Amino acid sequence: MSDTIATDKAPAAIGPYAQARVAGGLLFVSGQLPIDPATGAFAGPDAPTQAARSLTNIAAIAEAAGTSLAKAVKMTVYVTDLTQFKAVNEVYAGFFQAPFPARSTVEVSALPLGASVEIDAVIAL
Ligand SMILES: C=C(N)C(=O)O
Repeated sequence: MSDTIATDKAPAAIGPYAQARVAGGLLFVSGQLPIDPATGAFAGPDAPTQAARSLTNIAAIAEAAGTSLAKAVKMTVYVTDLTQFKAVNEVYAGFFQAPFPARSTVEVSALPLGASVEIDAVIAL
């Protein structure tokens, strides 16, 4: 199997990067924008809805690699408005069970295509 993961169940890259790569027994998932691959459009305008879509995209990429979000070891959540922290956390919690992956959440000034949320992941195979 190639170490590059590609699935049409998650949005295609919008630049020169892979959806994900495998190395050292880990799956490195590129930052997932909240794009619905079926429509090519953002899932919704609000940060919680966008977070759910980004996580769904990561789950699809994980599945394509033969793993799952349950094996995630590190997540990074980028938001353009940290006042959305609590609302995003509530959505995020629905995708994971203890033991939770490590995580960093940071506010950034802007994200590609005007997104409010982008999430990347490192997942064990
Ligand atoms: C959307 C991205 N992950 C990027 O531009 O790097």
